[in-house]
Amino acid sequence: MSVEAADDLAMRERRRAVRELGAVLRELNEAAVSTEVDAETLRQVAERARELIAPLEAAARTRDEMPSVDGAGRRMYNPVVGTGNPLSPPMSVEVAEDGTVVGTCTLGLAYEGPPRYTHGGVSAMLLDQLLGHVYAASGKPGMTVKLSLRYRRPVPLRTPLRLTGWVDPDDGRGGSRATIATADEPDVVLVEARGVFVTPSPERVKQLFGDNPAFARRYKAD
Ligand SMILES: CCCCCCCCCCCC(=O)SCCNC(=O)CCNC(=O)[C@H](O)C(C)(C)COP(=O)(O)OP(=O)(O)OC[C@H]1O[C@@H](n2cnc3c(N)ncnc32)[C@H](O)[C@@H]1OP(=O)(O)O
Repeated sequence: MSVEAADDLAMRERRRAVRELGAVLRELNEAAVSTEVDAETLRQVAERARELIAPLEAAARTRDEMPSVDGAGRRMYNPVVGTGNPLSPPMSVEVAEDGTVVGTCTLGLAYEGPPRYTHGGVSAMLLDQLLGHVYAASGKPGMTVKLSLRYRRPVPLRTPLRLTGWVDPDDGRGGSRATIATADEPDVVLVEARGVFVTPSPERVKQLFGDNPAFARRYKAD
């Protein structure tokens, strides 16, 4: 096997392990926020969980370093779509040929706001991410400069959701639109959003992200 092929294999293996850890921690997180076991069991689990921290911290990146598993649009630790991040649902995103972006996910009790329903900030986070994909699909990666939301109905937990995002041709200020609905009733809008994204100038990119070429590439408008 060539060195390149061995590297590819090792990276695939590493990404698989990142996904596996993300998935099990997500399950642990959901179990932790929904459990009603006694205090002694909670303490025992906490003690065992604490033992898991040191082996991970043995080789940790700083905020100035990109994860080694990332690259070419892949963000494994993104809090919305990153399969390696236990905070993420994770949401799957598909871009259709006409530029419409569809997100699917199911939110557990870890995302609870009002009883039985999603926290409004979590809905905003999902919509921000989806609108980012809409903007990226138009060819330019960007940062949110404005996000406005209208919460029409609460978003149910433990229910398959469908998010839809698109460029609004009638928005003179370049805004995009996105909605959240359930997969069963995709036409009943629960939350709607308008987002404006801006591709930072090369000077701004340098100021915000320093000289790290991996960061600079992320916001390069080709
Ligand atoms: C496959 C991979 C997928 C990848 C998909 C990835 C999805 C990621 C989704 C997550 C996105 C995020 O969370 S991003 C994180 C949250 N957002 C942020 O932290 C951004 C904070 N804001 C900033 O740092 C700054 O505003 C910058 C760097 C974005 C731009 O700074 P700047 O260069 O000084 O410019 P600034 O004055 O702010 O404005 C720049 C331009 O935007 C316009 N602009 C500014 N505000 C507005 C506004 N409210 N509405 C309309 N337009 C506005 C200005 O008029 C100007 O237009 P003109 O005069 O030039 O025409």
